[in-house]
Amino acid sequence: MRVLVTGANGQLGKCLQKHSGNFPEIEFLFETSQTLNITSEEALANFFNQYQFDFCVNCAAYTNVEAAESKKGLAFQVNSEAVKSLAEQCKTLGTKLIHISTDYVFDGLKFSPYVESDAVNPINIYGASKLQGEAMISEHMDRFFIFRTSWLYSEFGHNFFNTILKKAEDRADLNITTEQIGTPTNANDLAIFILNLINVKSDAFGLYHYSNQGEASWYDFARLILEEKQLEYQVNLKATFSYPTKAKRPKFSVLDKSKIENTFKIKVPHWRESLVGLLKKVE
Ligand SMILES: NC(=O)C1=CN([C@@H]2O[C@H](COP(=O)(O)OP(=O)(O)OC[C@H]3O[C@@H](n4cnc5c(N)ncnc54)[C@H](OP(=O)(O)O)[C@@H]3O)[C@@H](O)[C@H]2O)C=CC1
Ligand SMILES: Cc1cn([C@H]2C[C@H](O)[C@@H](COP(=O)(O)OP(=O)(O)O[C@H]3O[C@@H](C)C(=O)[C@@H](O)[C@H]3O)O2)c(=O)[nH]c1=O
Repeated sequence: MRVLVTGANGQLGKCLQKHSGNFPEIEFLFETSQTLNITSEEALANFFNQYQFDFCVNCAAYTNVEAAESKKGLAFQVNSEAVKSLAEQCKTLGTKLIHISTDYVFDGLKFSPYVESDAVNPINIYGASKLQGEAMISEHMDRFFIFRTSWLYSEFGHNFFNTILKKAEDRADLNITTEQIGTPTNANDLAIFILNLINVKSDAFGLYHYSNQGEASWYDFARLILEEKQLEYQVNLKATFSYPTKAKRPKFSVLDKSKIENTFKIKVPHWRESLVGLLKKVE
């Protein structure tokens, strides 16, 4: 079985690379923005025609939520138009597409976890571009998986977890918002789930929610990182209701995992357990 991973130098891509060694029978091609720019239709066509992929995992995305507000064209180009080209290539060549979407497709006005059939209504450009990307897939092909996830973090790349650790190392004051409730998700957990799905050649296609279990504010998330690293006394951590940003973010974006747990007979780990596990490993 041959699998293409796009955006392989991002944090999810790196987690897939890290765990792919446990699946020696699968041949992976890990392509970065340098080796396969998904906004180039020509590059995609050449690539897909050269190799016969069973699965394509699209980890390539424009993920800067703040910058997207003033880079709408670029956000839509990568998160929507390029996804359409990818979907077309997958459809033409019989490749199953695994795509990652976000909790930011919701407006956050609900008070209970979002299920897959809930109405979408993004409140920032990034969320709107990702939602359009979902539509580009579901309108153009059938053999796809879309996994909406939230608040991804890992030891790799730019994410809230690494930002907090860096600020703690620099002994910077931390003012962290309590205004948003969601679920931090260890990208390693999502990567392992995706690899297992590929390994069993699943064809339970569709849209699913995958984030870790439980709920937290960004403040709760930062606090547990500092407590576990025993840094809470050397850093001045303050809860702040509102933290000024350019982009609006949903106030509530916890995802309901019943569909994915029931379909794939898995138990999704709780965010606290997963965070503590990662902090132990990266010590
Ligand atoms: N991070 C999060 O909190 C969440 C992420 N998601 C989704 O999960 C997926 C993975 O996210 P994550 O790993 O965190 O994101 P990252 O920003 O860490 O990685 C994205 C990768 O995409 C690459 N990329 C950007 N543009 C292109 C392009 N035109 N062609 C090829 N590659 C490109 C980037 O390369 P380069 O750096 O060179 O530009 C980068 O390596 C994305 O779809 C994202 O929307 C969903 C919910 C939460
Ligand atoms: C750095 C920092 C952020 N914040 C706030 C700003 C914001 O409201 C919230 C999260 O900040 P960030 O900018 O790190 O996270 P953000 O870019 O909003 O993260 C999102 O990324 C995209 C890709 C997704 O798909 C989402 O699921 C989500 O993970 O925390 C503070 O309150 N204090 C701080 O020191």
